[in-house]
Amino acid sequence: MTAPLLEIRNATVYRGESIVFDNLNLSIEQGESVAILGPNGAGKSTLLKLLTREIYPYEKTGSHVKIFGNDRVNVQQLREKIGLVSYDFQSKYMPITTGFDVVLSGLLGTIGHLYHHDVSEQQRQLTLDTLARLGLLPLKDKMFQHLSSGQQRRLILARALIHHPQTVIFDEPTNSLDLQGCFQVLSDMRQLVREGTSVIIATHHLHEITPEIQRVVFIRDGQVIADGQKAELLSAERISDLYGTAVQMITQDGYYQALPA
Ligand SMILES: Nc1ncnc2c1ncn2[C@@H]1O[C@H](COP(=O)(O)OP(=O)(O)OP(=O)(O)O)[C@@H](O)[C@H]1O
Repeated sequence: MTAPLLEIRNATVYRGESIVFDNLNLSIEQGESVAILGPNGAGKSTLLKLLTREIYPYEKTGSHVKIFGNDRVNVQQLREKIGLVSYDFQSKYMPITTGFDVVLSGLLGTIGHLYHHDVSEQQRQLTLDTLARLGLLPLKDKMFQHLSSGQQRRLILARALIHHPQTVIFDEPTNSLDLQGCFQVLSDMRQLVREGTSVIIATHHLHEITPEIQRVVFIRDGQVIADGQKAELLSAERISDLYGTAVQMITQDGYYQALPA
């Protein structure tokens, strides 16, 4: 039997002095695409950071966070299996980094400046191939600061894809993007799932839950409060309850949108 991508049992997780999760339980199978929803501060990013091993749970008996069935994982190998796309990550790049170096940095496990690294011909070619895969070759010599936020986001996606990961994590994937950038990233996400890569997204924006994503998890007050199929959970009643404000729902072509009720 294949081990789950993520198995969290009775985990307690602190950020600074405060508890974000207490006795958190959640499993995500390999190949499964999931959307994590919850109000500001609910712990969506913290949950993703448990999966990327940027945050560890408090150690206690009867509790674990296993990734691919293991308590302990080699973080470099993990980065090759799980890609990450987020505004936070994007904002760490220096303005003068070129598009090529952004994507190459995924291969080297670095952020930005690469002049002290020897880069092999094979690494260069892989970087070019990955840029080409997303139609980003025209950006290879452009500095990050001269690109739109949407172009930057797609370079971060290309960086994530350079290892052909089996899962890509998107933390608020279209945050700060205009409509064109937003739709392009949504299209990229759909394409990934169609090609067999699973996506895990954390969001407030229901339109980011692309039609291919069927499972939705609600988190609030340090717990998973609902976990199930999108058609069941994305109702006006349940979204109103999750966010504590009255909404009405619109659905079209497999997309959902919340409006004030
Ligand atoms: N570096 C940090 N140090 C201390 N507390 C933190 C840190 N980062 C986040 N927190 C706290 O942890 C809790 C969960 O934050 P997290 O960013 O995971 O929530 P979120 O659901 O992703 O929120 P948002 O929707 O606002 O992005 C919040 O109370 C937040 O204030």
